[in-house]
Amino acid sequence: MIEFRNITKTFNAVTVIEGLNLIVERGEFCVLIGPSGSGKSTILRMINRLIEHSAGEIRFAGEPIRSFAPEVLRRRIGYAIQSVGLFPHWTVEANIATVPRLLGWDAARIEARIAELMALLGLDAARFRTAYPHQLSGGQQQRVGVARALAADPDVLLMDEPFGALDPITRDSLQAEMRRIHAETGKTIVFVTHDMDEALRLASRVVILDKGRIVQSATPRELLHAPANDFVREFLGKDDYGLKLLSVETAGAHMRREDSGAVAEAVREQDSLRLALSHMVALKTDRLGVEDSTGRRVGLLLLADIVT
Ligand SMILES: Nc1ncnc2c1ncn2[C@@H]1O[C@H](COP(=O)(O)OP(=O)(O)OP(=O)(O)O)[C@@H](O)[C@H]1O
Repeated sequence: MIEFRNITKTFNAVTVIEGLNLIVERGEFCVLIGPSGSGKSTILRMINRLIEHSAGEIRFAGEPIRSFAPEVLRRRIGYAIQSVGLFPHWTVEANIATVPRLLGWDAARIEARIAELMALLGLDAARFRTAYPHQLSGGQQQRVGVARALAADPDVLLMDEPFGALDPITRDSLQAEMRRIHAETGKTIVFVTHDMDEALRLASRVVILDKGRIVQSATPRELLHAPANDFVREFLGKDDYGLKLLSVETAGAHMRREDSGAVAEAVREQDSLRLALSHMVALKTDRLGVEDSTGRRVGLLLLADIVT
């Protein structure tokens, strides 16, 4: 879907990206992570030509990105950023409709799309449709920002620390929304973050950057089980490394297919072992039931199965 071939970027003779090769496949949730100044945002912005690369070639949908006019590229590539960038004097619906309007969609199609996206992002249309950005909380604004980025059904969604400024609870719920949206829409997503837990939770692939170079590109599990070097190990953190390992394992994969009817509390199959462990500690129990997405009990999870 997106391919970087030997990409270099220099700003005023200073090289910030050097010899970058990266392929983001269709449907991937690719998370770029690295220290401040490692080049994450620059890489993201080169994809939609907000920043032009200096050497090498970037391809999008099989064509060099320079063969697309920037505005054509930006209609096919949604972009959501931390500061949201909503138009302050436009209502929520007008903000969401920005690109469909530019594309000349008819009013009925735009209406339907606004309703669909507000539902997808968990925004109450009756309450927020005609509200202005300043009347919304940070989390609600961020949801509108994501809805706007998805409005014209782009092939790719670029997200630059979209949840960086949010409180942990709102952040958590938006991460869960992004996982669901990715699963439901199959969009190709390139996402920048500083937060390793966020990366492990969302990514199908994590790309770790340092000083404009890729240090490791791997699935969350590969990364945790085989960090490429000390830099990656350091980045994964020492104190909660075990918890990170649990965060990429699901309750469903570790449960026993046994009747858990006698156990009061349960987690869902897709919940992480980290969450299950947290519940066990809070509830002072060594066992939890496991439910499928319809709430039906499908198994039993024991503390012993988490730590072995
Ligand atoms: N317009 C610019 N002019 C000059 N240098 C720039 C410009 N934009 C970025 N840089 C430099 O390029 C390097 C990479 O910046 P970039 O914003 O891509 O890093 P980042 O990994 O996204 O950082 P952060 O996590 O702090 O947002 C930095 O050293 C930065 O100072």
